[in-house]
Amino acid sequence: MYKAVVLGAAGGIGQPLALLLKSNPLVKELALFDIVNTPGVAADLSHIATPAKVSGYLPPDDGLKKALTGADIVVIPAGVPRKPGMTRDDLFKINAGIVRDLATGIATAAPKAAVLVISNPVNSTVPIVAEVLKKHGVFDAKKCVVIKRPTLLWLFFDFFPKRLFGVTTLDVVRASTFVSEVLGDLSLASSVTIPVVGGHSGVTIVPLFSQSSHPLPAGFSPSDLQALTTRVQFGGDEVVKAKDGAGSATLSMAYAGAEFAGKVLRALNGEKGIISPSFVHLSCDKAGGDSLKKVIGKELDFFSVPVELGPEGVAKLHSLGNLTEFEQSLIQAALPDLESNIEKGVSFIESPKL
Ligand SMILES: NC(=O)c1ccc[n+]([C@@H]2O[C@H](COP(=O)([O-])OP(=O)(O)OC[C@H]3O[C@@H](n4cnc5c(N)ncnc54)[C@H](O)[C@@H]3O)[C@@H](O)[C@H]2O)c1
Ligand SMILES: O=C(O)C[C@H](O)C(=O)O
Repeated sequence: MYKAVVLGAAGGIGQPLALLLKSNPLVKELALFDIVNTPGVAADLSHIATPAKVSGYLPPDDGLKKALTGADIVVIPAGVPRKPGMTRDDLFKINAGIVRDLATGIATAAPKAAVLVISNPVNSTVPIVAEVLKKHGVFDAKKCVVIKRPTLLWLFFDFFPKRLFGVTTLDVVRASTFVSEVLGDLSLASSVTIPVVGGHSGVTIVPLFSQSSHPLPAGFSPSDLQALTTRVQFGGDEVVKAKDGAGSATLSMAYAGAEFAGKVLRALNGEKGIISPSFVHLSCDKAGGDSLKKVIGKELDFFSVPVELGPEGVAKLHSLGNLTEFEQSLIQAALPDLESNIEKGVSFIESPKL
């Protein structure tokens, strides 16, 4: 039984996510932190007849530290959402600083916790958390040695962040739902699985429909495939447009966040064989990161890949499998944005001027 913490718990995602975590039998303690309203949200949830003990914290009196102390898993949906016409990258100006400060709290009060980042832009906020954890010397590190030149022995230390995850589960959930719609049977949605790799914004979202557990119908044309891919890549825009200024996906994100958090908790609890895509650091582990870097053909430090979860967080990075020519072209199209999003997050911590 574990302690779960939600940072940004009074928001559109935070509240339903906290509700779902309160219903998870593996959660024995649920701590809610936000800059507003958490005492009320906690009081409300605390009347639900499930075992988790709920408490709410605000910034005064070391609220962040109190919420985080003893955490096994921390989920971060804090920050501003998009309005129509904005990209996720437009959120960087506000959310980068919020995520940096919360990561600093985690580094000092809960350095062993699994950290699940929902706040956008995920492609940049995850590198921000990694850099903050590194600065505090608590980025779970697995050192490896790479001889870069035969004559000069360069020692290159890489890090293995076993516990840091960018939450891309909403893309996976959308892919499953949209495929079940194409198959004309929504009751299939929860059993359809499709790896979605790359990152979490526009063209960096790469669904691998060729690996769908349920094949697309015969006669599904290349233009149908392009349209389905675009729908997953821009599913977030669909919701932002429909909400018309009132924010972005909250309920589907809470569902997806609780799904992923539930898997991480089950793996922490010893369950084996749980695999889910997530935006993670590619380590220099030969079986994982290095071979992935070869497949994508670029030295990116972060990428969403199918991750096998374990008692320490990331147990193993899985390969992207056999890619079609179309999927390879999608990955190539994702790389420039991914590279600049990652670099933007890293340099925000190296030099925090915008
Ligand atoms: N990863 C994904 O797939 C995904 C999906 C949907 C939304 N998002 C992102 O999640 C974030 C939150 O979205 P939302 O709709 O819940 O927004 P929201 O505005 O409804 O809620 C955000 C909450 O964060 C809180 N907050 C702000 N600064 C904080 C701080 N310093 N510490 C703690 N809490 C703080 C706010 O008070 C608010 O309660 C956005 O950045 C959004 O883009 C990501
Ligand atoms: O689209 C957004 O801004 C929110 C989220 O990233 C989503 O995919 O729904």
